[in-house]
Amino acid sequence: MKKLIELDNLTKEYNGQVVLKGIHLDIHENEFMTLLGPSGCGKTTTLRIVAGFEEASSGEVLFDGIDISTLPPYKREVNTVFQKYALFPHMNVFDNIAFGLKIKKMEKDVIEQKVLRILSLVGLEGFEKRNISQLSGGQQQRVAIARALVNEPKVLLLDEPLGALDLKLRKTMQIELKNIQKEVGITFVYVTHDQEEALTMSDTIVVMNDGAIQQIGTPTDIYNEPENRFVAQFIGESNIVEGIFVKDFLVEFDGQQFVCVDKGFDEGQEVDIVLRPEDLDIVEVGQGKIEGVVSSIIFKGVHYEIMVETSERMYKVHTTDMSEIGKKVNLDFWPEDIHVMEKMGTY
Ligand SMILES: Nc1ncnc2c1ncn2[C@@H]1O[C@H](COP(=O)(O)OP(=O)(O)OP(=O)(O)O)[C@@H](O)[C@H]1O
Repeated sequence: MKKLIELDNLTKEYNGQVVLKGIHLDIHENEFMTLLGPSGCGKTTTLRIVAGFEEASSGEVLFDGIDISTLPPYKREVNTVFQKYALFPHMNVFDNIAFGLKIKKMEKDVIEQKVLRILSLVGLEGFEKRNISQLSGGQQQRVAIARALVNEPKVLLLDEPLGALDLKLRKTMQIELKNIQKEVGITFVYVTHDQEEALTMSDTIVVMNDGAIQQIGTPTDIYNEPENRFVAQFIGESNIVEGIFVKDFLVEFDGQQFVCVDKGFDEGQEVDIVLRPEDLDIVEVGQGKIEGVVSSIIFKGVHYEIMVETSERMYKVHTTDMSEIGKKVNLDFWPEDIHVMEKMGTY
């Protein structure tokens, strides 16, 4: 994919407080990229710098290789959709969407054609005469998206656009948004703190924390191969175990050595190891790798969450098989279920 936007060493300070600490990021044509991270990590600030609403303290924003850092928002080929819809309440759906096109003094019939096409794309055919107050939250957000898309930007920036919707509607809209993005074939840069949302929609996820990028990758990469403790904890549930990298394909934790598929760390290096709860199996004593005792069982609807205490620590296991509190068991896993990461500070 062709590179469309490049963020080169962006920093941002507010009154001496550093909120972006040198962001490097390539955003490609046609990509659905999500900035994911906890509240206050700098996602919105990054997006606002791309949009031109905010100026970076240092660093550059390149669009098609050209520095646009000082261009005002309206001269950039990007449009933004916010969580609060910011629609004109006194105008109907058609006029809200047509607003930008009328300012550009387009012909009436061209405007009509474009607005009707975009309304059908967001699933709102026949809604053009409705007042904004007669629409549900989800419909209002669709109008906001339509209003941004009708200008045919090369990039659509979306800042928690589904944040105000209830869970069920949010899930439906996630899939619809992804379909819209595929259909219009433009780049979406999406901000959320919801890891499930990011995993569902994105081609690429950028995990941020404390003003810095922690990892960039596909949803599968980020989930299966977190690069550090922060990413592993933020995405999904994890057992994070301190260990030693003995040598290529061999790690030590919980008082034993285990074969793994990781290589390239220093021999004897202290590392963090991730074991996902769904990758651990509870088996009979003598048939697995680590001895332990079942200490609690919680029914979670689709699976049981079982805590197993070993000599060194507690492991969380997700399984559909019931067990018994106090039962002596073994934990079992495959070499590829062990994910070795650089050791970092505790979050
Ligand atoms: N205009 C401003 N003046 C001063 N500080 C600001 C301003 N805008 C943002 N900040 C601070 O910058 C940091 C990053 O904020 P930002 O909104 O980018 O985070 P975020 O990851 O988008 O969080 P959220 O998910 O809560 O929106 C926060 O500590 C915030 O308080």
